[in-house]
Amino acid sequence: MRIEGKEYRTIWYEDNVVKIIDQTKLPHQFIIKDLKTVKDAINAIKIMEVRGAPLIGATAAYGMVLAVQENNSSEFIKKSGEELIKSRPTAINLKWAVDRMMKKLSGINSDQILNVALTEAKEICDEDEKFCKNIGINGLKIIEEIYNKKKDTVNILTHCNAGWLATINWGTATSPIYHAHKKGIPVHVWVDETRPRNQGANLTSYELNEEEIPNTIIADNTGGILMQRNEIDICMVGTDRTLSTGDVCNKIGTYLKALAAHDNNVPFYVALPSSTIDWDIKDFKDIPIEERDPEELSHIVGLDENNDLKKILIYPKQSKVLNLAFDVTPAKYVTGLITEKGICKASPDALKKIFR
Ligand SMILES: CSC[C@@H](O)[C@@H](O)C(=O)COP(=O)(O)O
Repeated sequence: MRIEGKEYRTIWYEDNVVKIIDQTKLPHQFIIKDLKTVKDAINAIKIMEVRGAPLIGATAAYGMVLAVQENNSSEFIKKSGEELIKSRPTAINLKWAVDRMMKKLSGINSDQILNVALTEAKEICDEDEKFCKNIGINGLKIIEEIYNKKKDTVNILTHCNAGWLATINWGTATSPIYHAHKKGIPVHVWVDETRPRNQGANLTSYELNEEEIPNTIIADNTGGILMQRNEIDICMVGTDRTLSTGDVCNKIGTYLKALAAHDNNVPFYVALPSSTIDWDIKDFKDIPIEERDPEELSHIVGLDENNDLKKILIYPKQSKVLNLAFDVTPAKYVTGLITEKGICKASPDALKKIFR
């Protein structure tokens, strides 16, 4: 997708290093960073220089490439995979990507192993791009249907960043929006700010601006009143882990949006590639929910008067802070799942039918 008119992917391999766009500096600074070791990849995932379920999966895959490049003994590769999986707990894509890489690398000779790792990591990225594009083609039908009835701008609410920055390209929840815009359907996006890290305001709005899609940032609690005023036609969000039951784990605050949507008869869709499905866990209470540094809540990063990035304290120094990063929206509040294979109900039978 475009940044200042130039096409980018979010991660690529060049001259023996992995290149990423440092998302902690966006929207104020556009910096391409080199990851040289598997430790660099683990750190980039932990501190969220890369984030979003499919992209952290892809970074884990390239992290395995860097591990192989550093030391291709099977002990080192295995240990690196285990550490990559632990770097963030909630998005299933991390484990999915490491398991896929480990399977591919097992039994490969040392003179071929780097090439095999590189080919598989690139395949994971190519596949994600293709799946996200298909999610867009499938989700476009829903937006088109609303437009054909309404014959006016379609207002879409999204939470967090399930955009191209969270994937390799296109995004999940944003892909239908980009496809609708390219087709000439007038769309406007309500962008939840998404405290505490502001992925909506910092990343989703930035992406949409680059693609010239009208959007408005709102505080996280604004969605409810907009739905009551009929100013939201549809909600579209991403997911970090979707259970085979249809329950959806996504950025903290998604659940409350789904409840408001349910109360106001606003369709609530979740977009996902199959790499985000957890076929094992059956009870959503067993999903590991990441608890992050309280500083992400108590402090905020922005530009100071000299245009330098600065972090400042915004809460009382003594206050206790809890920073849970994800919540779960039960399947009963999800109108449908938009996947690379088509749209289905958020139910075990529908998911099984479409994927197995
Ligand atoms: C297209 S990815 C969907 C999700 O990964 C996204 O909605 C999200 O919650 C990202 O969380 P983050 O903590 O920024 O990694």
